[in-house]
Amino acid sequence: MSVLETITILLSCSLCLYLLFFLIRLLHRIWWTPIRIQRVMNSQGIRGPSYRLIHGNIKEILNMKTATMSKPMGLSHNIFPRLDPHLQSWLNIYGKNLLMWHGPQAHLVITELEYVKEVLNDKENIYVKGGIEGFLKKLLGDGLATSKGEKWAKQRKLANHAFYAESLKNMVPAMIESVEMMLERWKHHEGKEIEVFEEFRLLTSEVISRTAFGSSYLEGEVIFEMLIKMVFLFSRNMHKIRLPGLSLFWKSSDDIESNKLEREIRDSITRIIRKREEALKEEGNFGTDLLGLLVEAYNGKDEKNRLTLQDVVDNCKTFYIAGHETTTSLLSWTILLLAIDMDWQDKVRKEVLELFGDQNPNAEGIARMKKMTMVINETLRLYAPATGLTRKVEWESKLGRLVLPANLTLVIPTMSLHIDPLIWGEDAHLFNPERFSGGVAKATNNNPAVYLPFGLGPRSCVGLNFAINEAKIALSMILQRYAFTLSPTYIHSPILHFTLRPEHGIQVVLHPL
Ligand code: HEM
Repeated sequence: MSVLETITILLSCSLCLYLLFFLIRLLHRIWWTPIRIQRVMNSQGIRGPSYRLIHGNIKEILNMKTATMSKPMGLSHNIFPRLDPHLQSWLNIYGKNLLMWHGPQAHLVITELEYVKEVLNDKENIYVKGGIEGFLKKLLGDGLATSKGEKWAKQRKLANHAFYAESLKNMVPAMIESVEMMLERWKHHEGKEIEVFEEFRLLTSEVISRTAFGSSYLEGEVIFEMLIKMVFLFSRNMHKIRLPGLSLFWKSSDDIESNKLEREIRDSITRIIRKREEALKEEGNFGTDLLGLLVEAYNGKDEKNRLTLQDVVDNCKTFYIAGHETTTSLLSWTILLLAIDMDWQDKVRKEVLELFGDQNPNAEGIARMKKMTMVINETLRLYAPATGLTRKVEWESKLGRLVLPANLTLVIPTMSLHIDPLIWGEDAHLFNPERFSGGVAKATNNNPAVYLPFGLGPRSCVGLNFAINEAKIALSMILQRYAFTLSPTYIHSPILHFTLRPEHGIQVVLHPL
């Protein structure tokens, strides 16, 4: 046998061995592990739709969603059965906690309140964020919303500092100016119809640009547009199953586009960071807004608290996205609910006029608003922008009476808890801000696990007060100038597109006061 033949045989054997190893790993992942987890959970009384090879329950989920989403919906606020028909149906069949499959990945859905509380309040890093991949990873990177452990703690400290009470007070003028810019545009729609979702998207982008990044929407426009494209790609691919390792050999057109977008977003944000570094020479500091604090931490001498350039980029992406998607959703649904319920629109307007007259809102008045707070709380209950929360079980652990295997994904369906009649009463699906008249604690019977618009525990929303202030300012300034009614062209079709949004926008008619 020649040397060449020997080498060929050795190479062929290595290739066969490699393929065999790959096949065994694949089978372990898509067949053995799911079957084992299903048995372990079934033996503890947790049931759900059976695992099917490769796709898990994705086909059933998509079929049910397509069926509900393809039918028109009346003006009902009971949107959970339309958005998550599979959860609505399976929670009824299998009980408060159930096992379902996103491809070969096991998802344990929990609505038992003690479990919800334990998972979200976890301080020992058992139920963690992180481990995200694919389009979501390209969208958010490993920033504050997705990182874990020490890296998360370091970033959270910094964000808390950027959004603490005193900083928020200082942001009020920038928020007011941004709303004034929006209302200038609204003058052209007086007595006519206006679509508010797109208006609020521009407003919230302007506000986060000014307050966190010291720039205007126009300066960050390219980044916003690229991030919006990325959100679209993420939503389109959310339910697609990928065989492990496949991406090494084959890329879809969405993969290629998202890789390109990811590179371009990184380059654009890096330019903003470099510009801010230049500011050090001229102004002697990096600035005290979020970008300033991030750039300072990147340039810092303290090894322990230093951020890498990638960390700064990932956090800028996170805040650009988190800072405007969710608040746009909140503002849009509030306008819809007030356009339908003129009584509540009048009540909130009366409060605004009593507090501010025809003057711009101020921090003290914002803190004293009662009716406005009730309306916002009720909107967030019926139309929570983040419709669910997820965590990953880091290692085998005990949750109440359950033993959970490592790597299990936990899903907390916020929307299901928010419209449960056993928690909120028989009128759970109706808009009734009065239920919050005694505050959130009273409405929830002192159980924080039943109302989760901003999450709960250490990973709860760092932008809560920022978002509420922004919403109160924008709504107050609108109510001072206009009454608004729902346009007959409005089509009620809430969809989940990263956050909960109106599929065809929200059209109202503006009546100047
Ligand atoms: C109405 C508006 C908003 C809603 C409903 C909302 C909702 C949420 C929820 C539910 C979480 C927790 C996620 C989890 O536990 O997995 C969260 C986290 C977060 N939110 Fe918000 N959010 C809003 C506005 C904002 C704004 C304006 C910002 C930024 C300025 C922001 C930045 C973040 C960040 C960075 C996190 C991750 C925190 C961490 O993991 O430590 N959010 N938000």
